[in-house]
Amino acid sequence: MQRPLAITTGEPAGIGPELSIQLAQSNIRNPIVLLADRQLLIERADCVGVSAADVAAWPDYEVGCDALISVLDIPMGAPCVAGELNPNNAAYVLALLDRAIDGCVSGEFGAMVTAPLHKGVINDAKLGGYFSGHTEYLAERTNTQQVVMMLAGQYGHEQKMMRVALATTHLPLKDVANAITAESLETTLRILHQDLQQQFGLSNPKIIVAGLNPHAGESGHMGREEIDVIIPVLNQLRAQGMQLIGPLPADTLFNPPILAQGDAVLAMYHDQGLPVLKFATFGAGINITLGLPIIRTSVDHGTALDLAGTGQAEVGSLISATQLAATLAAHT
Ligand SMILES: NC(=O)c1ccc[n+]([C@@H]2O[C@H](COP(=O)([O-])OP(=O)(O)OC[C@H]3O[C@@H](n4cnc5c(N)ncnc54)[C@H](O)[C@@H]3O)[C@@H](O)[C@H]2O)c1
Ligand SMILES: N[C@H](C(=O)O)[C@H](O)COP(=O)(O)O
Repeated sequence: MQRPLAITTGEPAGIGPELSIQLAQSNIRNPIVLLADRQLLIERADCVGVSAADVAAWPDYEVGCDALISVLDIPMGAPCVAGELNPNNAAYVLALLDRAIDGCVSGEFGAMVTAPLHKGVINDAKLGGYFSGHTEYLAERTNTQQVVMMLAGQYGHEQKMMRVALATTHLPLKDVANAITAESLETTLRILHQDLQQQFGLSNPKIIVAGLNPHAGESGHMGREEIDVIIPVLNQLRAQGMQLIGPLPADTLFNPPILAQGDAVLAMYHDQGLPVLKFATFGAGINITLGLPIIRTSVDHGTALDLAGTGQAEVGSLISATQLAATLAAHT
């Protein structure tokens, strides 16, 4: 029997609940469990053209449930208006995540797929500790020292695959350079290399590595991180057999002929790599956390408060993330 995939429906004021309903109405083959306040799903059904009665009829999830669609009902902390954040629902958002993580760790769920949450409102709720994102939260909750965020999607007429992994994730730009140490970069590259092999079937992956500074430091005239940190790590890993290209200037490495030389790009920071990927693939991209002991995929977009409750948000990314989670879960 296929284990169900846990779908965390995310920030209740965002588009996650309505996209999750649309996901359930799509042509999914793997059983899914929607982790959500059921009443919220019933209220959002209409905006995506689904009858409230249909949503109300989805069975309650219980362990061993073999329904294609079921609901694990977790009540919100406060009533919710689409588009209006309420810190009183932040604990609810984390409760969805905690239940999914626990179920993945125990083997109850095959994988978890996360609809978007709002990092700001979780921090506004002051629940204790800084919340930087799913990626970091999952690492902490699974006692994983280092994980890697990778987004992937198809682009262009030929539907080529672009994968962009990040050496640093959600931190202020002023802290990026110090966060890229030889140790962290080496671990990131090892995780990326190993998961490209094991999860994506690339026996000898080629990774294109971006420089940190403009023009990859211009031989040390525009920053020394390439010379002092990045190049020595790349040389060390090349000597161990990894195929690494770079460090290349980030402004030109995304040109198609260069991109075609590798299987993935390692960008040094969030807004070096993700704007390019989202420009090329937005709405169909997938976010995957590499290096975790469980499988987690997600969408390539946020809570879109401006669209919540309108039914106008695109569901393609959530469907793609769920399909990939099902594929990865089938191979474990
Ligand atoms: N996986 C996640 O949980 C995740 C991912 C990205 C951003 N976020 C969070 O979401 C919040 C809002 O972020 P933001 O405003 O920068 O980005 P956003 O992706 O929510 O919105 C950016 C723009 O894209 C549009 N958009 C987003 N998703 C769409 C969809 N499915 N279909 C059509 N249009 C869509 C929005 O309407 C908006 O115009 C922030 O708190 C951010 O941290 C969460
Ligand atoms: N960096 C992600 C993006 O831009 O799509 C997003 O913030 C989600 O990150 P988490 O999966 O860590 O929440």
